[in-house]
Order: sequence, then C-alpha cells, then structure tokens
Amino acid sequence: MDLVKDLEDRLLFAIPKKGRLSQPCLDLLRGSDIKFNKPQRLDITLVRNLPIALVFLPAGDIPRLVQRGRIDLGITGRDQIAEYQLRDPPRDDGKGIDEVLALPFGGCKLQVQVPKDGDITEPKQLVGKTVCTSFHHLTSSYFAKFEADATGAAANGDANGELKTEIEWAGGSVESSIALGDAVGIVDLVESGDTMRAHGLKAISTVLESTAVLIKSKRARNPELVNLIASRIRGVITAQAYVLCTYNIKRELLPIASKVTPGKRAPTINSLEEEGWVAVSSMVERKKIAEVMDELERIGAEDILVRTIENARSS
Ligand SMILES: Nc1ncnc2c1ncn2[C@@H]1O[C@H](COP(=O)(O)OP(=O)(O)OP(=O)(O)O)[C@@H](O)[C@H]1O
Ligand SMILES: O=P(O)(O)OC[C@H]1O[C@H](OP(=O)(O)OP(=O)(O)O)[C@H](O)[C@@H]1O
Repeated sequence: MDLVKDLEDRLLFAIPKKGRLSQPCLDLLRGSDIKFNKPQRLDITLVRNLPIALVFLPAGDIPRLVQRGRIDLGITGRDQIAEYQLRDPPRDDGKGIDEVLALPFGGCKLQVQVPKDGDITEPKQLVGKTVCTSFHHLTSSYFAKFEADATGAAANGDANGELKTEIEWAGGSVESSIALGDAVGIVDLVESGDTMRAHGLKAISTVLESTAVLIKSKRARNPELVNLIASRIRGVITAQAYVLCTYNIKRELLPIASKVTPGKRAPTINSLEEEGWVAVSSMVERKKIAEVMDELERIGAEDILVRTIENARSS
C-alpha cells in the first residue's frame, strides 16, 4: 500500500490505540458499520466501505493533530484536550478543535490525592511541595492560583521561589510516587476510586471532570461525511442507552401510563382487538427500566416486554 497516495481524499479519523478508550471506540465503529481490518503493526487503516482512513494513536496525541488540521476527526478524553490546549492554546488562525459529541464512556475526574491518614486536607497545603502527575499543565495551572493566594503575588509563583509547587511528570503508575517518596501529593484520574484506595490515598479536590468526546478539526474536510459519522455514532449511543418497552393496558389508564413511559417524544399507541385495551410501545432509558416495569405493573399494565434496540436515529 502506498500510504500517502491511499490517504488522498480520505477523511482521517483518529482512534485511541490502547488504554481505557480503545475498546469502547472499536465498539462504536462496529455499531456505526465502519468496516476495516487493522493490519498488525500498522496504525493507519483504510475503511472498506467509506472514504475514511482510521489512524490509531495514543489518546494524548490526538488533540494536537486535530487542532492543527492534520487529522479531521478524533475521539479522545476532554482531559487530554484541556491539557494540550494549555500547552498550545488555540490561536486566531482558523485552526482549532470543535467538540461534536460527548460520548458515554471514559467518564472520570482528575483529582488531587494525598495519603488518607496524613494531615493534608486541602490542595493549598501542597503549595511549595512536590506533586506528581501525567497532566503537567493542568496541574501547574491549578496550583498557580493557590501559589498566588499564598504569596499575594502574581499567579506564576512568588519572587523568591519558596512557594513554587514542584510538578514532577510521570507517564503512568502515578499513584506509586508517594509511596516511593517522590511526591507528597499527586494529581491523577479517578473513576471507581479502586486504584486510589489500593494505594492508601484519598481525593481532596477535583481539577477537572472528563468524558470521552468526538472532536473535529475546524479545518475538517468533507463536512457531509463528518455529519454522517456523527449521526451514526449518535444512533449507536441512543441504541445503547435506551430499550423498547411494550405493554397492554386499559385505555382509561393511558394518561397515567404515558407519564410512566413518556418516550423520547411520545409513546406509540395501537388499538387492540379487545375492546377498551391498547398496546403501548415506548423508548425507556436502559438504566431506569426495572423501576419503570415495577411502576407499569403497579398501575395495571399487562404483557410488559422489553427489547434491546439494534440501532437508532432520533433527534
Ligand atoms: N479509570 C478511568 N476511567 C475512565 N476513563 C479513564 C480512566 N483512566 C483514563 N481514562 C480516560 O482515558 C484516557 C486515556 O487514558 P489511559 O490511561 O487509558 O491511556 P493510555 O493510552 O494507557 O495512556 P498512558 O500511556 O498515558 O497511560 C484518559 O485521558 C481519560 O480520558
Ligand atoms: O479509579 P479507578 O477506576 O481505579 O481508575 C483510575 C486509574 O485508571 C487510570 O489508569 P489506568 O488503569 O488506565 O492505567 P495507567 O496508570 O497505566 O494509565 C488512572 O491513571 C488511574 O490509575
């Protein structure tokens, strides 16, 4: 394959090649009928059924390439975008990143963590000490305001340097740095909190809340194809988040039933052969379905069935 030639006229779509976002992204691509075979050791793959090339990259590299217009479309974490944009703020040059869609995975918080039994309870107590993180710019900027408060001086630290917080960078396993004596506190991602607790740490503040996002370059080529992909991904997300609930109920109970299952717009109502009864079908949030079924049963609904939704397009 002649990569340069093969990429001409193709929309470049960056996907995290490893880590927490990788598998959910592959699931989204499959659900969106984006067909490809990834050759081993090659991080650029041509999509078989659309004029797209997938580029598998570290999540942290994707914001830079999208901001500069080298890649048209990408999926990464909001944390990665915020970190990159502190390093290389968007300029007024027509380049930049637009967020297209928040995605229902990669949810986590970037938190300041310290030993759970220690005497540090507030981030300002870490000013002037060593903090380890993979998010150097977010952490520096977060502590800059405490440094400024502490010195009453400018946000970039005090004049004699005593209160400047030392930010140490680590590429991973940041939680270990306190036990190793390399830092007094850390700033790292927390989702379940299991990793933090396993290291005997507690969170004392949140720097940023993050989720995975679909982003596009302000210079993205082929806006129609970008919209098509966004619309397919939105459909997959809706299908994952909702189930279809159908049931039979006496017509006179419809006003109450419609409150229990209002649907995305409105429930679909069909008459039944049996006088005075109707069949209702309605989309219900997957996470609420057990409570909804309990409530439907309580108000007199019968033959309550729940089906998964294969795919969806809705506003
Ligand atoms: N525990 C988590 N729960 C949910 N999302 C997470 C979690 N950890 C990381 N993320 C999200 O996934 C992104 C990539 O993190 P992850 O640690 O999986 O990447 P990675 O490719 O292994 O990167 P690195 O090599 O820098 O560790 C993060 O920027 C964040 O948006
Ligand atoms: O709150 P939890 O659910 O325990 O998740 C938090 C952990 O997840 C991320 O690391 P990951 O496991 O992706 O590995 P890494 O340290 O190599 O980045 C993050 O850096 C934390 O260590």
